[in-house]
Amino acid sequence: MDTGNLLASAGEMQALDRKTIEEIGIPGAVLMENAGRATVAAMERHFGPAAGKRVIIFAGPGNNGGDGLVMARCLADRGALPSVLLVGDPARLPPDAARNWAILERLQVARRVIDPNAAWPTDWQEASSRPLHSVVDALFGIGLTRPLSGCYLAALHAMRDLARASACPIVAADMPSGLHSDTGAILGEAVQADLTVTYGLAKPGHLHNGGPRIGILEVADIGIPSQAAAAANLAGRLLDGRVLARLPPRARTSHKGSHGHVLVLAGSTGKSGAAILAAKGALASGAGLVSCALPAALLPIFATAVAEAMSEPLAASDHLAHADLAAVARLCAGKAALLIGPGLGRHPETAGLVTALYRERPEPMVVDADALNILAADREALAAPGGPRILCPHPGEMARLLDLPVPELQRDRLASAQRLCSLCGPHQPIVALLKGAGTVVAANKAAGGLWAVNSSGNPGMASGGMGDVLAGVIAGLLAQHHEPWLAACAGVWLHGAAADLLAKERPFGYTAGEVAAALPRLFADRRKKRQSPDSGEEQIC
Ligand SMILES: NC(=O)C1=CN([C@@H]2O[C@H](COP(=O)(O)OP(=O)(O)OC[C@H]3O[C@@H](n4cnc5c(N)ncnc54)[C@H](O)[C@@H]3O)[C@@H](O)[C@H]2O)[C@H](O)CC1
Ligand SMILES: [K+]
Repeated sequence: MDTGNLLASAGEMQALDRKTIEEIGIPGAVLMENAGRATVAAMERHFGPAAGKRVIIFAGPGNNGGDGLVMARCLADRGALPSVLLVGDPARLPPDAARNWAILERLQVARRVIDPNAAWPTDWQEASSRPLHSVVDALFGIGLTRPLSGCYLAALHAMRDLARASACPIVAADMPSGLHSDTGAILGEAVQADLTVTYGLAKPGHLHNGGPRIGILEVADIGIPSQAAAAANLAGRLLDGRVLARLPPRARTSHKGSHGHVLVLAGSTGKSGAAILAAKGALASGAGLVSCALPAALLPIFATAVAEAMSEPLAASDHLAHADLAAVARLCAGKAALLIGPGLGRHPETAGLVTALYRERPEPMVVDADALNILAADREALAAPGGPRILCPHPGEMARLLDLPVPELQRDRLASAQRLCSLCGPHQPIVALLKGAGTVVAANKAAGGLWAVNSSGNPGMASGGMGDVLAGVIAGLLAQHHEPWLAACAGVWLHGAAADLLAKERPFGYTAGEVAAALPRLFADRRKKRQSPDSGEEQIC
């Protein structure tokens, strides 16, 4: 199955399994066989041949355990020395797993049953002089419903201690046990995997909160037909480099007027940097023109810092105010996208301008930072957008918008982003981000109804100004007439991927301005001279 970049929740995956097995007729045993074999192949690809080496497989009571049993057989067949610890009752295994247990018995593959209701055995480890290749976590997959406890928790600790003592990798089948496949929440404790091989489709839990504990993620095709996945109308997307292909190439004859004009409404005393970084982000993502409307006092600083952008002075000297509304309305003429919020500050006069523009302007608009805080205090305005809106809160801003504590909204980041979309009403296309490790993007029905989790980015991004650049990048893509959904998804991935380029040299300490400067490099490897099918013009990226 070519899953593209689809994401599936546990429920969607289980429905897909059922459809494949019960309607299409591909036996579950075939899927399990493919899952086990694909995992063994990935293990050897990453950690070298297993022949002559031990592999300890911790198998659980369900089909995830079944995957581990298939792996044991495959490993034995390849000259490795597998040993299975089944934490569960063989007599209560589901049919496909039970069949593989019986096969291991017939083949006399080393195995041991551990009663999950008893204490973890002290003699669980066999003495051996043979090197250990890896440890396999096949305890639980998408069927995990509660924190590990008792023997299962002891198995997790045994796995961890064994891998640590032998300096060998842990390979997780489908999900690291203890990680919730939908929310990415760690239920009590979770396995720290070095490689996770997931089956059919990636799950949101692999990516939320930066995908804790998954190590390298590989999505294995186990034979679920592509048309079954397509027919499932899955709404989840994994954001990776494939999103670049969705940004159409530029014609050689294009000019600055071809790529849209962004109006940035930003800045206040002491916060000129936010306006500068937002403008740089918009330019970096390819906007043809960028203008920034900001308090008159900030003009000289801004104009010096961003020579490529035009700056429009507004009346008040140190903050934007409702009195600027008519001037801003005039500036909106001819703009393809607006960005409001970076560094605006919380002056009471600014709120009137923000809510008026949010409610009245028909242009696509990115709403960020202080503009979000202002709208959080005016629910009526929030529910009445005048045009397509992309809201970019971090967890603190989301807490104010949803009126929820941060830990609570973080528990299910996707649900939080979808909730914010619903607060903006159904009439306009709305896309809501929830920034952070594994930024979530959710769209309401008018914007396509999909959701996505980002796979790019790194902890070095935890520094000032990154959000200002991201808002500018998204506004720059909006100005190039991309739909809000694509502008948000591409902007989020590009922003994180640009930071990943910098993190290769410096894991942290790089600046938001450097991220903006690095971002265009991501388009470089796309620079292919090719004839456009119609006009004969050469397209260059
Ligand atoms: N994606 C596919 O097409 C295929 C996936 N496969 C593998 O099957 C598992 C899902 O199997 P399932 O039996 O539904 O669940 P698990 O094996 O993850 O869990 C077993 C069982 O355990 C119970 N349980 C849940 N949480 C706990 C807990 N904390 N303590 C004790 N017991 C718990 C619950 O009843 C679960 O049902 C999937 O991840 C893949 O690895 C198939 O191999 C092939 C097709
Ligand atoms: K697992």
